[in-house]
Amino acid sequence: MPDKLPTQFYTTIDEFVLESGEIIFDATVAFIIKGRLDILRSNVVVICHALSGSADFEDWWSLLFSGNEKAALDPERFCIICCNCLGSPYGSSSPVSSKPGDGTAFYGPSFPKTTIRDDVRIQKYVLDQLGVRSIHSVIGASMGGMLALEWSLFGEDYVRSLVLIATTARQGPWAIAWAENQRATIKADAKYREGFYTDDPPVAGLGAARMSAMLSYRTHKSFDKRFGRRRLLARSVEDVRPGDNVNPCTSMSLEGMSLSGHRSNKQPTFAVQSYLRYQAEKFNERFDTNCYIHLLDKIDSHDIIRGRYENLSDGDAMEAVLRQIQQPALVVGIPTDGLYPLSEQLALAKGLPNATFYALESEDGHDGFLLEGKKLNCILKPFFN
Ligand SMILES: CC(=O)SCCNC(=O)CCNC(=O)[C@H](O)C(C)(C)COP(=O)(O)OP(=O)(O)OC[C@H]1O[C@@H](n2cnc3c(N)ncnc32)[C@H](O)[C@@H]1OP(=O)(O)O
Ligand SMILES: N[C@@H](CCO)C(=O)O
Repeated sequence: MPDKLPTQFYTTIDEFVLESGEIIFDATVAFIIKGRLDILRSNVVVICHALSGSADFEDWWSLLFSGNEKAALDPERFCIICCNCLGSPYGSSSPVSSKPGDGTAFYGPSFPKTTIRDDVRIQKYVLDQLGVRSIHSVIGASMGGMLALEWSLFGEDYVRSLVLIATTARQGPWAIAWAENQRATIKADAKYREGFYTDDPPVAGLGAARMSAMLSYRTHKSFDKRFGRRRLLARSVEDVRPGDNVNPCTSMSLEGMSLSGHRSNKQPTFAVQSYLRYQAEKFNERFDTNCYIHLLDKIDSHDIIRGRYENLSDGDAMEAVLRQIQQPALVVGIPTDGLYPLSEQLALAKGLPNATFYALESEDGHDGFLLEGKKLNCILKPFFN
């Protein structure tokens, strides 16, 4: 967490009609702005966050906006806006919001399903309220890239360029399967109670779901390098608490040692086990289970051709939709990404008429877009210059 949280603003709409036809009453969008609108109200850069991110883009993408001449996005030049997606626990309407007209109860699992397109429509409303006339660029990675793609369909007069990172034109079967594995993991926890868990949430289920998500975000090689078969010496994972220094560099290798000589009667834990358990714990501290399931369902619904060019075959419809996106586009893929593999970004770059493709080298897989801020900044900088 940053030392000082930036000011988060809120816009509320009395009745927001979703793509499904359901209505969210008092629909709220939390957003953060850095920089100022220029006189033409057209220097806006819209940042779209990923699955578990918040509107606080400087928290998770700090290197792109550090306010110096080396950062790709200079807040002296751009007015940078990031809105929190519907269903996320970071301020916009979601399962953890109270139901209007019912001051005490939370929506919980009754919060209506929302789509990427719902987010884009409600976020445009926020920009309209701010008087934004056009957008210099919209940027997103992973789920954020899904939003950026949908944003671009407002047309080149409104969205003048786009950056798509580690994302896809439609959620494919592999990514849906990972999401399903996580939903099933959560639902296997008896505390889930169909989402009506109130003050006793399914921490074991959500934690285990985050563990498997982490496997989809990282790689064999990165775990090999970071953890190997190292074990943590005098503590088991039950003793590891957030804030403890359990970095693998400070852990000790037990390989070759007689376990019977171990001072503790607890089984030594593989560093990688401890890491995953810590990630599970960290996630439980910042996320809500109903919100998580909501967001998984939302990314599964993502399909740029849904309801468009229905008279054409899937392939032709995809070609036609992408051809519509005439703006200059920068498409970035991570060669080690096992969740949204490079082939999906290459297909985007091929289908978008005015796209440039870059590979972001990372050993970490999908999470490379968050972990390789410096390299990503170098790729983005020329695009914004
Ligand atoms: C207010 C908010 O929180 S806003 C939302 C913030 N989150 C987002 O924006 C979502 C996107 N972010 C993410 O997915 C992640 O934070 C990432 C990908 C950016 C980085 O993940 P991290 O977990 O920080 O990085 P990494 O994989 O290197 O793990 C480092 C952590 O694991 C701990 N760790 C490392 N090895 C071990 C081990 N063997 N055992 C236990 N813990 C370990 C480190 O001490 C460190 O702990 P810390 O997070 O308390 O400092
Ligand atoms: N680490 C990212 C991965 C999803 O793109 C997140 O938690 O949002």
